[in-house]
Amino acid sequence: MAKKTKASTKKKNTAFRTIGAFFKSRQTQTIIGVFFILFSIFLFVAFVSFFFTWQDDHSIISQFTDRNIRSKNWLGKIGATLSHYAIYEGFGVGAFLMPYLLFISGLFWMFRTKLSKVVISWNWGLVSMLWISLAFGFVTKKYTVLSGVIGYELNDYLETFTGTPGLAIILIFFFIAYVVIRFKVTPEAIINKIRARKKESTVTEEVLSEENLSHEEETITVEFDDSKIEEKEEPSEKKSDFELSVENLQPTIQNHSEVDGTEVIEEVVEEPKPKSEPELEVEIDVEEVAEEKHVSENLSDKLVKDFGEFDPKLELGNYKFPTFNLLKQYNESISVDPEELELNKNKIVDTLKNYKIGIAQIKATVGPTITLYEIVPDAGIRISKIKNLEDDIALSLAALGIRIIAPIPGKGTIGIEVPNKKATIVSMHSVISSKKFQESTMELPIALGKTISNETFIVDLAKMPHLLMAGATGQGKSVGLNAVLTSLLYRKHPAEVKFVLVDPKKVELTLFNKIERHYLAKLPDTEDAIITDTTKVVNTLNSLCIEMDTRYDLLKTAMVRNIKEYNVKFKARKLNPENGHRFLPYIVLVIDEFADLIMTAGKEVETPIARLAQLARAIGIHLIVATQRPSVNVITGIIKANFPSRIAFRVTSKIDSRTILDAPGADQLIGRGDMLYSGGNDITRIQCAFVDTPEVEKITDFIGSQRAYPEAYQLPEYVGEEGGTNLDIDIADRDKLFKEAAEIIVTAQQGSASLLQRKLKLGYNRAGRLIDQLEAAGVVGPFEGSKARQVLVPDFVALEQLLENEKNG
Ligand SMILES: Nc1ncnc2c1ncn2[C@@H]1O[C@H](COP(=O)(O)OP(=O)(O)OP(=O)(O)O)[C@@H](O)[C@H]1O
Repeated sequence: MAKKTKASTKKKNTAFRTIGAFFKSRQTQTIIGVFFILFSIFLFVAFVSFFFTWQDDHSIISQFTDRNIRSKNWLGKIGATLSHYAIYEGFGVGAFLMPYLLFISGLFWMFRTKLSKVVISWNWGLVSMLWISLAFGFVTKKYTVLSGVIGYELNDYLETFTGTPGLAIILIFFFIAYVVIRFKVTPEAIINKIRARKKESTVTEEVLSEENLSHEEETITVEFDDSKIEEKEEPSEKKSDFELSVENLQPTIQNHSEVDGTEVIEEVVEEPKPKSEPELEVEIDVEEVAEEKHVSENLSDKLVKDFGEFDPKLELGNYKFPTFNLLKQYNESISVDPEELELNKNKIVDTLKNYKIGIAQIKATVGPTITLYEIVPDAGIRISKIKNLEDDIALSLAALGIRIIAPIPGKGTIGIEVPNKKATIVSMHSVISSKKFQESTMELPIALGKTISNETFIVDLAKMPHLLMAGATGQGKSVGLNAVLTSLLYRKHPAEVKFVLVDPKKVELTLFNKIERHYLAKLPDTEDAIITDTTKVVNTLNSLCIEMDTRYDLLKTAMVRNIKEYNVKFKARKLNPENGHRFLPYIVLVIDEFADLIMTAGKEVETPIARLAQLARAIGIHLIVATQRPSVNVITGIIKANFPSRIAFRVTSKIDSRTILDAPGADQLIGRGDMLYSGGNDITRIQCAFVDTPEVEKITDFIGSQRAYPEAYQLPEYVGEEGGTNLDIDIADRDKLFKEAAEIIVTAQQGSASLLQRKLKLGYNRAGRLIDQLEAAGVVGPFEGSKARQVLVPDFVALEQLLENEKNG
């Protein structure tokens, strides 16, 4: 036995020795060196070429083996693929360090340079690659190819924790740390260098004045010696690897940093030696390539040139927006009654006088329903005093709806809002036809009504990003909701926005049924687009969460931050529909009577709503939630925190007002569309635009009578816990495409309905049914929320066997 082991160790040793000898042979080393050097050149050329050709080659990466498809990269498909993974999926411009590192490794093998030098270069190289990628990601979000996926994602990740300035600081810190460690730049070193320079210049001056050239040489030597001494004087107790590297690396850097961006930075910090000039030029070359030249030649541009930009509205190209004459016009000229004004002014002055508050000046602004009296009190009167007298002043003025604003933000005056005896209706017609609304460039403009100074008040739902509406019954909430929906109908094409309407009262929103196939979104296989049933609400909300996750994935693969950028990219044909990309319409979820829902479904509704409210902003899902009962168990903290924009119609108590707005005031409104809008900080009093049911009916009729999409916008399927699909589907009832579908799923090893939709060109419903049948047959696993289903059959053979067994069984 012992002999045997000895023999085997001997064998092993000789094997190792042979391998060792093989690598020690200068011939082998030279060959390896040459390979590395040539490969580095190959990579460098491929990388440079990549910046010209990447957009053209982007789609062929997945078709590597298909010989019919050719790559534009100068170094063919391998060049394109390597560059794609190193630059696009990797480090962006930072990837240029790779050929550099391979190059110096090649030199190491060829000329037996010091190993420690190469190892240190690799260390620094990898760190620099990460830094460059991160820095490019930070500087430009637009040209993501400069930062690569790593830089982009890292930026995104870090920015959530540190914010943009924080990340800038981190980047600067690492840059300085790099310079300090690598070049030993300390404050003392800099001061010494400056001193040395000064000395040099003074000596040179002297020398020049004496016109003695030989002296000049001396001074240079003196300076050189100085710097040498400085280096010696540096604390030399700990000599780290990094410090060593400076000396070791110098020759390498000078010879080969042509391919390297970071080394250029070194040169700037180091004493500028004329020898290092060419390195700077090379870096500039790389940047130019990345930014400009190739852009005009890429595939998307070609597509746009040939077919024009993608037009989401094309399918309903003849769609006509509703006309203004569908809306009723009222007499809206505000009649200022001078007597009323004078009377109110006198009352205000007298009342305040009773409380010993003198007035220096008073000014009135007459709005549609209220008049604002702006008061400048006498010097020395405290504003809080007037604020405290609010109720007394209201009583003295004997009118409802007195609201005191002390002080008016940004003005320093005190405002007293008094309702007009004769209110003027603010018609939807007037706000919709206003220039301000028609010419607004907002993504989702909403004309809410008019302010006290009779200006049309427009807000952008996309910026809000969600809206909470509350008010006691009969104060104008439903009219408000209709005003919001009408605004969007007048400005947004059916391709651009979809509504999900939840109406437990079953009356308010039914009119919108007529525009189901134009503007509404619904769950697959449901009859009514307007949801009135609580369980369906839960399913719809969860389905919206799935849609949100899908949209986030799409945004991620498109490397954009929000729906706006995504759609711009999609329209410019930069996103391939074959990869699941599609034009994303905004989705506006409107929930009337939120209190009802919370009472019946509680957490089941609150959780997905909170999730949507927290995350849906970037991907274009916006929530409008209305409630009659603004109590804290309906408008919970978590809901409130995610709805910064709120509208309060008249409520019955100060507490309710506080629940909605975090401020009193809504209890002092006069009703009939009188409302307070809080966009986060300041509160604005607005008279809501009035649109009544016949008008909404006319608009929906107008839209409904036009050509529509074949069906309402389909939301992703969500199967609730109690729902579940019918799993014992009869073999005889199977879809004709069942086998084909099974093969596709097994080949792709991905159990998703959208894959079937794409490959077999099916509608969502049929693809969904096929997936159900595949689940029943045991080809795919059960539904797992937003993830694709697991494929349970590993290959074709297993699939054949499974289907054969089924037939026999
Ligand atoms: N902006 C407005 N301008 C003029 N009148 C209005 C306005 N808004 C509402 N009103 C009047 O108030 C009435 C009630 O409004 P609305 O139906 O919107 O109340 P609501 O808050 O929805 O009530 P509920 O909660 O019971 O449905 C309307 O019929 C209308 O006469």
